Amino acid sequence: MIVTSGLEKAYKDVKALKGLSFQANDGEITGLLGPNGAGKTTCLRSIYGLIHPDTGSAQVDSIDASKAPIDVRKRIGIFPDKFGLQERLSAREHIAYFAGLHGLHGDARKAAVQQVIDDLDMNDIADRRTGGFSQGQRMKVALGQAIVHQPQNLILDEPSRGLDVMSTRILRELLFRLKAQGRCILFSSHVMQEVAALCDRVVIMVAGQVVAEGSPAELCERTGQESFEEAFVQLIGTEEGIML
Ligand SMILES: Nc1ncnc2c1ncn2[C@@H]1O[C@H](COP(=O)(O)OP(=O)(O)OP(=O)(O)O)[C@@H](O)[C@H]1O
Repeated sequence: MIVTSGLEKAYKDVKALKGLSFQANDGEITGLLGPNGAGKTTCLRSIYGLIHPDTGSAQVDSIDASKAPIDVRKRIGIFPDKFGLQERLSAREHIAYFAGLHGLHGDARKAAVQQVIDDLDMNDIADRRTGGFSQGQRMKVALGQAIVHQPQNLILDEPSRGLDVMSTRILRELLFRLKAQGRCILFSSHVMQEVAALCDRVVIMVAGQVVAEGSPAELCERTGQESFEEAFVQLIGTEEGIML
């Protein structure tokens, strides 16, 4: 579970976060949604302990990300926005490398890697060099690296940016599976369809603050709009920076 309370962060005179408070629950997919510059990336970096907020806190499974970033990182998987793969290494070797970074060695490492390969249905490609992999296959390797330490929480910053339709579908299925395992999934997005299709709860932020939260259906009801896209535009007061 991820909880932010009163997060504030300024970069010189730009106030990126102005008292951001929200919660992402286990067993749910939570979407962090907002126009360009709303502070989504700053928020996700604070949760991962890469940025220290000026005030407030980000807690992951009740551990403060500023005070114990290493403990927090054990409990989080990060899905990268670029899949930088070494084409001479196999998918299994990539995932094993990340398992090693998380302190897994020997038989425990082998077992952890095999578990992820099974979970992501990757046995057919696991021992192939990644050079020449399709985008969907590359994405599975990246996701395998992110979850090999079996984190309770998964963070994705605009996960479908640059993905083709098939890769987006594969990613969506994988996220549903992780959710069914009771994990907490938090992702940021500009893409309305993705959010409406994936999220149990949406946290809408504008200029560093939460302006609305709830399920897509609740937000439609609250604004009297039939489509989530219209509800969102009404809530943030602009269409700027939104992708349909
Ligand atoms: N390292 C930095 N130095 C200075 N200003 C920054 C820095 N990082 C972010 N900002 C500013 O903080 C504000 C929030 O940025 P952030 O990247 O968190 O927003 P975002 O919601 O992720 O935006 P986008 O959707 O456009 O990626 C913006 O005004 C941005 O210009």
